[in-house]
Amino acid sequence: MAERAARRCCLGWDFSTQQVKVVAVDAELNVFYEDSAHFDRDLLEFGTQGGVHVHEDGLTVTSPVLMWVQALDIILERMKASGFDFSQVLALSGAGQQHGSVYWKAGASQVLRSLSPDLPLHKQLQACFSISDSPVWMDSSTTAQCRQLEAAVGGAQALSCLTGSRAYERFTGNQIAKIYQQNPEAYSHTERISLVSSFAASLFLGSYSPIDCSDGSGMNLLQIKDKVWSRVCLAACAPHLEEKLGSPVPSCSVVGAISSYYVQRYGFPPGCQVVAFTGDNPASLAGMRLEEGDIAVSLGTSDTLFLWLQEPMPALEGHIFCNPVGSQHYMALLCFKNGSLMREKIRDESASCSWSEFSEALRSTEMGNGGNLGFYFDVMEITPEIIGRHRFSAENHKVPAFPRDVEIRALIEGQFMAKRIHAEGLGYRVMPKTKILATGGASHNRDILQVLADVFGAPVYVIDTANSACVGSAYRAFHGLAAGTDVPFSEVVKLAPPPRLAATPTPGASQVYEALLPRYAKLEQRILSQTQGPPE
Ligand SMILES: O=C(CO)[C@@H](O)[C@H](O)CF
Repeated sequence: MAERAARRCCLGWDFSTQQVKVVAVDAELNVFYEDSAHFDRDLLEFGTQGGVHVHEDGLTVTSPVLMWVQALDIILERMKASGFDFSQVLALSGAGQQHGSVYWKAGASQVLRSLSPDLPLHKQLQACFSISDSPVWMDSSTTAQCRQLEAAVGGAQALSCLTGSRAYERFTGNQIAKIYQQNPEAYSHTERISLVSSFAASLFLGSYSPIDCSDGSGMNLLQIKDKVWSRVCLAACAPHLEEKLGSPVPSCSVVGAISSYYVQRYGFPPGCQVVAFTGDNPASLAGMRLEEGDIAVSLGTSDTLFLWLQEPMPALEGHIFCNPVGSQHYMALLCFKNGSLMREKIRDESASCSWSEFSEALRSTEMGNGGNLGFYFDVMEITPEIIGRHRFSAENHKVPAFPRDVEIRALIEGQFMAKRIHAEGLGYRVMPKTKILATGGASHNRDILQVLADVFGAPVYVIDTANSACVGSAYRAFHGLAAGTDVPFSEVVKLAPPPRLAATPTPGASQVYEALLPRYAKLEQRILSQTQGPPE
């Protein structure tokens, strides 16, 4: 076989819900290797579905921590068998599904420090976890703990101002509180609590990795402004928690050199740097190379917004995290549950199940839709909490139906006006340099993207985000190599393939939507007040 040319690179890992994935990225930021171990397919003995176990109560959702460990073994062995040249790896970083937690048993740090290169990880870590089934982000069994935490800090808005989010069942502080309350013995035998991201980093370090500020913002425990644990929140969740968590670190931190286990077993260079792992969404923001003023719109089953914020305005909706690549800035996530399923329903009802007819309707109706506005929530919406379909004429009168073409434009304009209004509610502002990065299924429809560009008054680019968390982690590993030199992340990733321009605002769009947006916001409040009383 021809000798492979030596190719200096960084690795990016993603310990996600359904698999562990890795990419190798060279110095020109080309992805030249990728592999994954899929839990349901490659680790059948754990019996997961979608990488998780949904418990009988229908609320508790966990994943076996040793499954994650064994998945890493599988990938490393496959890379070794493929002849991957580990000696060229300059640094590595990674991501983990957010909010999940790992409970290291007393004495585990000694095992981590003295791993034998003759054995796979999972053979050596069998007895290292006080909780074998880690709670993950799909869990919704901690409502009582959420209310206790909010009460301890003075309410939902107070908690949001402090930690970036009101209490959410999946957030780690509430999960730790539940374990302390329901399994105090396991909690007392726990010497370290990691997030999935810092757990994965610990495997590479051969010691406990600190939690990074960005993923730490998803715990309802970190003061996002001071970037320190909130003592009030820690105390409200469980005793001696600060010593079990360790101190948080900036996301760009180099947390150490790779463990000798990997040097001896796989041939990594002893100087291979481990850069703090972070959450999958912060890593995706890095992979999409979001910059100040940008917004990423993932148009999928649910629509998710990734925002870059300078001055966050914490609210009762959405989540504000410390920014993973701009240490003085923030990022926000906003989720809209009525995404592509709603678009497909209206396509079927009003465009004869045809996307081309759907697009034709958008092309044949004017920006602003003659003042007609629609709210389409066939499932209970998250942002805001409204259900049902609500249509209004230009005179703000409720109407039972729209003509087909008007219905289609009302849906799309309404979805994007909602996104702009709620993004601005968290402190986002469209700037002259703003780029909108669109991804997900609906980003293949140019006519939908045209409405997105018109509503935001900004150009829309499309990007492939298939491996965004992995690629973002590899980018962050390169950035970690520049640690201490003040080289900005944007400089490190400037060689990456640029996103493709898909739509620019139609002339006159800003006048149309700056008139329509306040009307939409007022009508949304009217629906909310009619359905659930005045907001908190
Ligand atoms: O809960 C979430 C974010 O708050 C999810 O996006 C998880 O990070 C998915 F792993």
